[in-house]
Amino acid sequence: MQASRYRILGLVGQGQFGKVYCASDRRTGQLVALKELSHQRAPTHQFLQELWFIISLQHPHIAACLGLEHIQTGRYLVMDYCEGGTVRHLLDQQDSLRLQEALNLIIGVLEGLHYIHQRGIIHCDIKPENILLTLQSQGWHSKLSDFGIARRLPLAGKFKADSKPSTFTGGSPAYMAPERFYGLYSPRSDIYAVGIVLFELLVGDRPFHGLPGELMWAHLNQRLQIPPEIPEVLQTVIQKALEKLPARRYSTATEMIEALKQVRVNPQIQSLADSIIVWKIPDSPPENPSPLSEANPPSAPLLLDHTISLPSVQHSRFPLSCIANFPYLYTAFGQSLEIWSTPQDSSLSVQQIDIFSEDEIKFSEPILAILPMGNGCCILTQNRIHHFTPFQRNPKFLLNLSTIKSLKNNHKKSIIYDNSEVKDNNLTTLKLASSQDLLYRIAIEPESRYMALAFSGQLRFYSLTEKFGSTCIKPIKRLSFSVPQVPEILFLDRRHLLVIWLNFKQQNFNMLRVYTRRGIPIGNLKLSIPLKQLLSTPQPYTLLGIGLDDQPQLVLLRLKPLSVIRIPLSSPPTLACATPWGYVIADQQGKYTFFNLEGNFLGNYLGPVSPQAMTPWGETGLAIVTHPDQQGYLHFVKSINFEQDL
Ligand SMILES: Nc1ncnc2c1ncn2[C@@H]1O[C@H](COP(=O)(O)OP(=O)(O)OP(=O)(O)O)[C@@H](O)[C@H]1O
Repeated sequence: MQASRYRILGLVGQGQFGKVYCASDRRTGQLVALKELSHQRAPTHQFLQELWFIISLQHPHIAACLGLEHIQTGRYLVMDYCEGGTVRHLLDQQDSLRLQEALNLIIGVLEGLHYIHQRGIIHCDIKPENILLTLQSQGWHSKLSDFGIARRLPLAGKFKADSKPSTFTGGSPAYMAPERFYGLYSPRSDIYAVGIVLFELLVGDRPFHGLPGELMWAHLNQRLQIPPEIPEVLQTVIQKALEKLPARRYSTATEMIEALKQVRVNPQIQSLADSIIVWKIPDSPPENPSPLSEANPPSAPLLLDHTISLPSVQHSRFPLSCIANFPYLYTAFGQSLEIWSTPQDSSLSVQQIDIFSEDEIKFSEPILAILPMGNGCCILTQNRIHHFTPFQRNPKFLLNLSTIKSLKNNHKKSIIYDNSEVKDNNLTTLKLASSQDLLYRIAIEPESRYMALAFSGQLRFYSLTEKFGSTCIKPIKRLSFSVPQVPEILFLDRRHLLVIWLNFKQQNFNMLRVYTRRGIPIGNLKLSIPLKQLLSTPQPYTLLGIGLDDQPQLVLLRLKPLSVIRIPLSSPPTLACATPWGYVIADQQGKYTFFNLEGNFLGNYLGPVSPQAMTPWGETGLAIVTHPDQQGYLHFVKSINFEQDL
C-alpha cells in the first residue's frame, strides 16, 4: 500500500468514527483534516453515506471533502481544515464573540443549509459541535460538517417548501425540533436547531435541559423563555425559529437569513454590533455578579512589589525596552543598556524582590532591540549585533550590519527610534507599531547555537559557536525574496524558524513560512487574520497575535496542530506580553488585563501608567517599564493571585 500523501501534524479531536488529525500535503503544504474512519466504529454503509453526501456538496459554508486516503494505517476522509475548532469551543470560552459576528456566523450556517435544502438534503444534526470555524479577516466563518445522519427527502427533483416530511429518528435531543421525536423531519427541523444554536450564542446556555426524555417533553411542551436582555428584534427571530409547530417557523433558511439581515440593520443592533456578548446565565441568583468581561473597568489595583526609578532615562526620544533572563533583567534606553540582578531565590521566598543595578553599558549607537541569548542577551544597535553575558562584562561584537551590501541603500530610511519629532505620549503606541519600521529582525535559537537575520528581501542563517569564551558567528545560508517587506522572525524550537510577513503584499493575509535552522523550507501557511504583531510565547509552538486597531483582538495561534483562539477586546492594547502562566495586555492609562493560557479572561487591574515594556519575571511575576513624564521606572509585580484579588 502506498505511503500517505500527507504529513500528520497533530491530533485535533476525536469523534465517534475515530480520530481527527491536522495534516499537511507533502507536495503543496496545504493544511487538511484527516478524519479517521475506523472499520469497527463506522460500518461501511454509514461511512459511504457520509462520503456520498459531502463529496457531492460544494459550498463556502460546508466543510468540503477533498478526497479519501486509504493507507496502511487506515481509511481517512480528507477535509478542509478548520483551525477555529467548532462553535462548541466558542461557547466554552467566555466573552468570545461580538454581536455582529454571532449574527454573521448564524447567517453563514443558514446559507449552508439553504444550499443543501435546495438539493433535498436535511442535515438532521445541526449543533455547535458540527459547525466548524475558520478565521477570516471579517471574523469567524462557519462551515457545516458531519453529514453522518443527514437524510435525503424522498422526493424526485428539487425540494419544495410545502413538501411532506419523512420519518426518521436520531440526532442530538438538545437540538431536536419537536416533530423529530416522532420521526418526522423537514428543512424546518434544521431551522429549529439553528434557533437553539442562536439562543445559545446570545444567552450562553440552551433553552431546554435534562435527560433525553425530559428534553423531548421540553421541546414539545415547555414555553420558550428568552432573557429580557436580548434585544426585542432578536427575540422575535428566535421565537419564530423555535415555534413548536413546523408550519409556524421560517419556511426556508433564506427566509430566516432575510429576517437576520433586517435585524443587522436595526439601529439598536447596529449600536451593539461591536459589543462583546456578555452572557447572563438564566436563574443565577441576583447576588452573583454578571460574568466578567474584559470591557469591565479594573476591579483592583495591581499589587506592585517594588518600583525603581531609572536614572539613565533623561530624555524621551527612545522607547524603553526590557527583557528578563532570570536572575538578570536588562533595560535598554537610547544608547544605554542597564543590567539588573536579583538573588536566585528572591522571587519565591522573600517578601520584597531585591534587585540591584549591576552595571550600565553605553553603546556608540542607539539600541533598537534586545533579546535573550544564552545566559545573557543579544543587542541590536543601528549597525551592529552584540552579545552580552553578565560574566564577561564587555559586550562582544558579533556582526557588522553595515557591511551587508544590500542594506546600504535602506539606511537612508530613518529608523523610527531616531525620529526626534516623536512625542512623549505617542511612545507606547509607537512601541507596537515600531517593529514595522525596523530594518532588521534577529532571532536566536533557544540554545543560542543558531541565529537568523532578516531584512528587506533577505533572510540569512548563521551558526554560533563558543570558542575561548567568545561567540563565533558563521554564515550558513542566504535566501532572497522578491517581497521587500521585512518579515518578523522567531524560533519555534531548537530546529525551526518561523518567518512571518504580516499583511503580505498588502493582500489582507499573513504569510507564515517555516524553515529549518539551516534554511531549508518546510511549509507555508496563509492566515487571513488582520494582525499588527505576532509575538512568541513560552508555550511550545504558540504565538500571540495582536489585532489591528480597528478590530481590537488577541489571537492565540497554536501551530502544531494549527488552532486559533480569538479574544475580542474592547480597545486596542498598546503593549502585550506572554508569560509562562498567561497573557497580559496593557494600555496607556495603566489598565492591565490578564488572560490564562487558554485565553480565558482573568481580571482587570489598575497599574502604572505609560507602560513601555513588560516581561515575565521569575515564576509568577512581571516586570513593567514605564515612562510617564520625563522619568523612567521599573516596577515589579511579584505574583498575581486572581482568586484572592478579584
Ligand atoms: N475539518 C476539520 N478541521 C478541523 N478540526 C476538525 C475537523 N473536523 C473535525 N474536527 C475536530 O475534531 C473533532 C471531532 O470531529 P468529528 O466530526 O469526528 O466528531 P464529532 O463532531 O464529535 O461528531 P460525531 O462523533 O458525531 O461524528 C471536532 O470536535 C473538531 O474539533
